[in-house]
Amino acid sequence: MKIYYEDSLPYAAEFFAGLGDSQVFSHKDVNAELVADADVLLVRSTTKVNAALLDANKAIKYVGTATAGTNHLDKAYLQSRGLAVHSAAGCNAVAVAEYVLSALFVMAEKLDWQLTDKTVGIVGAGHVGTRLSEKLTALGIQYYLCDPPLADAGDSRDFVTMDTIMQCDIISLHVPLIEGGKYNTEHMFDTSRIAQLREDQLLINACRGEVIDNKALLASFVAGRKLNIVLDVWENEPDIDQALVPYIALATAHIAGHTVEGKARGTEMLYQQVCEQFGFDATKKLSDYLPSPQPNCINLDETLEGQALLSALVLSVYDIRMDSAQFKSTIAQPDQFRYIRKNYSIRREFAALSVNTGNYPGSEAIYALGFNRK
Ligand SMILES: NC(=O)c1ccc[n+]([C@@H]2O[C@H](COP(=O)([O-])OP(=O)(O)OC[C@H]3O[C@@H](n4cnc5c(N)ncnc54)[C@H](O)[C@@H]3O)[C@@H](O)[C@H]2O)c1
Ligand SMILES: O=C(O)[C@H](O)[C@H](O)COP(=O)(O)O
Repeated sequence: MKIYYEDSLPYAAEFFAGLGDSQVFSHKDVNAELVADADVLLVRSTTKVNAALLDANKAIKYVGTATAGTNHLDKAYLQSRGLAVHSAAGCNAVAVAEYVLSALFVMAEKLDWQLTDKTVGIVGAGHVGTRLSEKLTALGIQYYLCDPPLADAGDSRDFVTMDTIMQCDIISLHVPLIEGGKYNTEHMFDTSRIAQLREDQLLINACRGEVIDNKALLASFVAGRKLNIVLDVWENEPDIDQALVPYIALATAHIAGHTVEGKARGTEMLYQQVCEQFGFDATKKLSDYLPSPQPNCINLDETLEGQALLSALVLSVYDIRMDSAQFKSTIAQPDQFRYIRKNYSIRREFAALSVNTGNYPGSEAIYALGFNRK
C-alpha cells in the first residue's frame, strides 16, 4: 500500500511506519503525477484535493485531512470516485478555544473590560464553540450559542438567533465555510452586518476568512469606523489584502489551531481511520510521541488576583500579542503568510501543564480551564 502524506503532518512518519510504503510531499510540489499511484492520501488544509489532483490516480482508496475544516476537499468529486470525506473533526478545538481566551484577556486589558460583566456570542456550537463555552463557564463569563443546524437537528442546548448574537459584547465565529444554501456562512458578516457592529464590541474570527467580507470590513475602517476586530483567518489566504492588516487589533496567520497537541491529534485521528479501513490494529498513540513541556509546571503569581491573575496565567502559556506583532511587522514580505505558518513555534495546550495554585481560593476555576493539578 502506498501512503502519501503532506510534510506538515507531525509524527506521520512514526504513525504510518509499517502500514505500507510512505512518501512525504510538500503542498508546493504536489501534483497529479506525484500522487498518481497513492492508495492513501493524507493532507492538511494547504493541499486542494480535486479532479485535477486525483483524476490520473486509479488506486486511491482513502483521502483524509488532518484538520477540522474540509473546504479544501472537493466533496462532490470525492463522492463521484466513491471516496468518503475523512477529517480530524475536533482535533484542534481546544487550541482554538485557548487562542480565543488569549485574545479576550489581551483585548480586555486594552479596552479596560471586566470580562465577567461582558457577554460572548458564539456562532457555531460544534467542537470549537463547545470547548470555548466550557472555558467561558470556568471563567464565569456569560455566553450565548447560535447554531441553526444543531438547533434544527434537536440539540438540547439553548440557542439564540443572530439578532441576539449581534447584541453581545464579544462575538466569536466558529462555523465551517458553507457556500450557499440554508446555512450559508460565506460573508455571514457582509456590509450590512459589519455596519451593525458597534465600536464597543469585539469580533473574533478564527474559523474561515470568507465568513467575513474582508473588502467590506476594510471599507468600513477606511470610512473611519473604529471597530475591534481579531482575525486569525483571512479571505484569499495566503494572498490576503494587506491593506486590512493595520486596522486589525490582533492579527495572526491562521495559527489558532496550531498547538503541538492539536496538530498531532489530527495525524493520530487519520492513523486510526486508516487502520480501521485497512484492517490494521491501531496500536500507536499520540502519548507515545508528544514531548514533555519544559517547564511543565506553572506557579501562580499570587501578588495578583481575579482577572489579572487569570490573564497572567493564560498569557504565560500563550500570548497572542507575540504572534500578532510578528505578523504585522513581516506580512508585507513575499510569501510571509506561508512562512509564518510553516515555521510556527507551536504552543502547548493548558492540559499539558500543571499549575501550583498555592493558597489561591479560585483554584477550581483554573482546573476547569483545563490545567492539571500540581
Ligand atoms: N483557525 C484555525 O486554526 C481553525 C482551527 C479549527 C477549525 N477552524 C475552522 O473552524 C470551523 C469550526 O470548527 P469545529 O471543529 O468547531 O467544526 P464543527 O463542525 O464541529 O462545528 C461547526 C458548527 O458550526 C455550525 N454551523 C454551520 N452553519 C452554521 C450557520 N450558518 N450558523 C451558525 N452555525 C453554523 C454547525 O452546525 C456546527 O455545529 C471549521 O470548519 C474550520 O473551518 C479553524
Ligand atoms: O481547519 C482546521 O483544522 C484549521 O484551520 C487548521 O489549523 C488548518 O491548519 P493547516 O492545515 O493549514 O496547517
